[in-house]
Amino acid sequence: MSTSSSPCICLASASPRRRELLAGIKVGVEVRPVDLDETPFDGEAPEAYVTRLACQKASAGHQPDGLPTLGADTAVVRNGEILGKPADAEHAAAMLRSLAGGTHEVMTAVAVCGPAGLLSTCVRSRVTLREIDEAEIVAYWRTGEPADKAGGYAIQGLGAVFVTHLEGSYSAVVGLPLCETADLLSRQGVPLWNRLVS
Ligand SMILES: Cc1cn([C@H]2C[C@H](O)[C@@H](COP(=O)(O)OP(=O)(O)OP(=O)(O)O)O2)c(=O)[nH]c1=O
Repeated sequence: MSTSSSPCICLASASPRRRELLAGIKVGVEVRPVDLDETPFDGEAPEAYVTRLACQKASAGHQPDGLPTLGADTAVVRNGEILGKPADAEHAAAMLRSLAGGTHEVMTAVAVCGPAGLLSTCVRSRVTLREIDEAEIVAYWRTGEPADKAGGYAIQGLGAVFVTHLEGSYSAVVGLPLCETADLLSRQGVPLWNRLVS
């Protein structure tokens, strides 16, 4: 599958958000998701965890002599604890309760495997949510939006009504830090501007 007639990278991700973010900066992709065990190692620090997964996704999706391959991973981190995607309604409710009325970090790592080897970076952002009542938690779950989102909310969707403050990269919270991604792609021989204006 590709989002343009001439894909310039391989995207090792099933995330529609990552595909849309890349389309927004005119990067055509060939989608090749990889399935990994995303369980953190015992005592693994959050930044090391998301960076390891992004690198594993990029490496696993990369084919010898193939297009540069991008992998990414996003985690919500509260008081040092990694919150992944909710397993069910109860889990989602517990996550949202723990995030409401406070500030947490969102860490997104991106890795690109290509001619320059495996390059990666991790972007940390801080998000503050207002208080959220129980009726809102139930109603929000019923929309279906939280189910496949780290931390159980989406800043780009209905979840935006809970967000009072963001410090960092909006695109990183959605799933891919675009400024840093463009830099990694350029270092892998996929420059942005001369492709667009030539
Ligand atoms: C916090 C937050 C997360 N998310 C999403 C981004 C990621 O898609 C998802 C975290 O899960 P990931 O495991 O990072 O990604 P994924 O499973 O969707 O896709 P893949 O592993 O194939 O690349 O949560 C939002 O869309 N909005 C938000 O505000």
